[in-house]
Amino acid sequence: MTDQVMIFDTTLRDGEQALAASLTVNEKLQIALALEKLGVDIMEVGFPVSSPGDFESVRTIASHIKDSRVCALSRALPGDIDAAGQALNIAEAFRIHTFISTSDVHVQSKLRRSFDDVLEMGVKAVKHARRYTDDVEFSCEDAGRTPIDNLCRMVEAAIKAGATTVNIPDTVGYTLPSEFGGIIQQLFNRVPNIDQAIISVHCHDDLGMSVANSLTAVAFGARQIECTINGIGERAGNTSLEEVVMALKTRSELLKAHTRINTQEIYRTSQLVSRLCNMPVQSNKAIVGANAFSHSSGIHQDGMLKNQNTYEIMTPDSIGLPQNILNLTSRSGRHVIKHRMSELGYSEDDYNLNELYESFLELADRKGQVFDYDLEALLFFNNQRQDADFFELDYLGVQSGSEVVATATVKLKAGDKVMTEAATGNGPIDAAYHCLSRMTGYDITIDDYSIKAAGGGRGGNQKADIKDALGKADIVAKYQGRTFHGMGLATDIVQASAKAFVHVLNNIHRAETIAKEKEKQRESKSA
Ligand SMILES: CC(=O)SCCNC(=O)CCNC(=O)[C@H](O)C(C)(C)COP(=O)(O)OP(=O)(O)OC[C@H]1O[C@@H](n2cnc3c(N)ncnc32)[C@H](O)[C@@H]1OP(=O)(O)O
Ligand SMILES: CC(C)C(=O)C(=O)O
Repeated sequence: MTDQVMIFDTTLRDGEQALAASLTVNEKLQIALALEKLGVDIMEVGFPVSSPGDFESVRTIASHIKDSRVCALSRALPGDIDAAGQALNIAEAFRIHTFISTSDVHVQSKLRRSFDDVLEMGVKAVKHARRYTDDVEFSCEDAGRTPIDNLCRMVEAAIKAGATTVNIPDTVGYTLPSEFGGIIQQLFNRVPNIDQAIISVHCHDDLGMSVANSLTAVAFGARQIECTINGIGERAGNTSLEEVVMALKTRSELLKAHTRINTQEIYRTSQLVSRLCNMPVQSNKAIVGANAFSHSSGIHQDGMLKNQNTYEIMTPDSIGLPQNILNLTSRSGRHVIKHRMSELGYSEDDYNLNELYESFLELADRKGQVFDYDLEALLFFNNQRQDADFFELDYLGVQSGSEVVATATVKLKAGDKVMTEAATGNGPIDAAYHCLSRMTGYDITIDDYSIKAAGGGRGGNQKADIKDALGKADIVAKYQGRTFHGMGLATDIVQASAKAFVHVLNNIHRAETIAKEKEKQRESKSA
């Protein structure tokens, strides 16, 4: 048996079933192209009989994808299979996936048939699909709750009918790893023709077992895992692609299997799917969560600075993230502060570490996370004992609408001076940013911009009350190769965005003032 595990991605089929709003054909194509780059072996991209839109998107994707096999789903009904075959036949090589339930509760209550009828439908479906392609996958829906004798009969019959892959789904995420592994083991022991097909698994995460179940199945001989990016899918979701792939890569000595996934594409693909599907990735999500490679406590940060192996079992680079993150929080220690200050260009002569650390702790207790510009502000504050903002937004007026060019007028206090500027832009926020950049002469690139509702009765299942909601704008900006963060809060999102930009301007100004002071001190030392 080969030790390559095929990765069957179903983000665009099972994953899409969980979305509040369907993706457009173009959005699906963008995801399909990213999956191809990621190196998935097979991508399941829709259920063509379900709607003309789904048929069209399967056909569009099938016409663009060359390096992965494109697959579509169908019930065990001739009309469904014909729709899948007709949507896919534009591709050079494709797979038809047909399925029928085999568990007692599904057979009796949902399909309202006998198991023998279902078995016959499954066999006929596989034979019908073989008229379109040699690559036919058959799934025994709810296999996890199917009596093992029936499951063995169904698998044997499907292979005999021509299925080249037989999928064993834990449709409702009910089984535990030992139990699911046992099912796969029994199939290998009892189904005489099992070596004529690839055994696949498709696990759901209702009890949080989907990754463990999939990996256990591999240990017992399964050679295809069905999964989705970020684990999206019906109810609690599917097996997450990034987790199984990185587990197989990181623990290959134990799992003795590998995939052909280009893991450096994982992070990019995860971000794309999250953005297009409007499904944020939880920050503590394994592999792709914002915290997966960030370290917050002093002992860990100290260890990481000495040897990354102390707290990282895989490198951020292996999933396409440039570097790990050492978060500065009240749990951080002096080692990481010293390290960060040196990365910002300060030598130990420039500040008193104990004094800086004490004021850092005070700020971190109030604020949570401390950023580079905070450290510089602290240094400035410790040196100057005053921390007034240089720039202040005095007035902001905007005009925008579908029929007018967005225009902003801004009055900005800069120390003792008051400046006024007007500019146009792609929208009112863009126009305000043009004014502010022009007035200050800072050539800033915005790397990240987000606006979120803060307050206003949000949280739990409560509905946001629009009139009370505050807009919180966050921007991450680059100026002369350094990163600055700015935050603005206002009931008007354009105001909040402008305030965030002014916050960035103040942080840049502060950093420049400190740099000038350092230079002066150096000059007076050397004189
Ligand atoms: C576990 C999974 O994720 S399965 C995939 C789930 N995906 C989807 O459901 C895709 C979106 N679905 C749809 O667009 C629609 O449900 C359609 C087009 C598939 C069917 O729509 P309708 O014909 O109106 O039927 P509806 O969805 O209400 O009911 C499903 C019917 O299919 C039958 N059925 C369900 N699964 C199968 C199967 N694998 N093979 C054959 N028949 C099946 C049901 O018994 C029911 O038949 P009945 O009308 O005789 O009772
Ligand atoms: C169609 C099958 C594979 C499925 O999605 C499931 O059982 O969850």
